[in-house]
Amino acid sequence: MVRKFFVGGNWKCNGTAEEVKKIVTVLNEAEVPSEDVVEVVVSPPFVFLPVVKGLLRPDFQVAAQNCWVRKGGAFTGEISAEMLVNLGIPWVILGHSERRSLLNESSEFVGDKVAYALSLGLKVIACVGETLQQRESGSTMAVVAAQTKAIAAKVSYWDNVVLAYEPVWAIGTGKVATPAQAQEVHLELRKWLHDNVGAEVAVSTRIIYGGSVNGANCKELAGQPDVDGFLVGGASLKPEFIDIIKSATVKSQL
Ligand SMILES: O=C(CO)COP(=O)(O)O
Repeated sequence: MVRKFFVGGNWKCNGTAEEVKKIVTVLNEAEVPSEDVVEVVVSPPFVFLPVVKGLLRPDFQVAAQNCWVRKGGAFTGEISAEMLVNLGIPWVILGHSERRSLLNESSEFVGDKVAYALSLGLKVIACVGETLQQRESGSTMAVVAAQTKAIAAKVSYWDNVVLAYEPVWAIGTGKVATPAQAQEVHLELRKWLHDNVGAEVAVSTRIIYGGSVNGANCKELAGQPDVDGFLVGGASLKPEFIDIIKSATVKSQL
């Protein structure tokens, strides 16, 4: 398999110091497929990054949930990409729909962030996805293509990018995309990459699904040919995250 299965856990703005340690203990004690089969990345809030990185098993990695768009400086409240590099945080999630909608991050701004983070050597989980209204009006593909285009316009090196398709209507709602719905968009995104970036990038870039993934629905989603893993929200705070990591074996058995 050219694309190693990828499971990200986005803890969002959740957790106390005690809870975070408990989650890490559960992860550390879990038996999961080897690093050759699945890449696991957990993303705690900024303030917990050092403690999680320090305690977490070495075969799992950490991601920040955001970073500033350019070099740090007089930007009160922001966290720079340089700081993540300095702390040895390898990954960052950018363009999450909660930031796009609640904090008005435009696709261009997200594209700038992705390019800047990559330029410093960070690996990026770049998120795209349509709202329910956009899906119902038939513009899903136009929306995710435009969001991807804003990233592709500024990025020439895709090895360190994972593309996360997260339909907004499926995030935190319990309304998961059906395997067919996810596969359809992932395939279209891969075609878009093929036509607009290049054949090699299209084949090698992991496109992961996010939106109400849980221990019960992960296997069927993982069985879809263009679903290369997950970005998990709520369930990544619970022991069932282990089951989601284990769904990587569905892929390796195909
Ligand atoms: O936004 C998500 C991951 O980034 C998905 O969240 P849920 O899994 O809670 O729906």
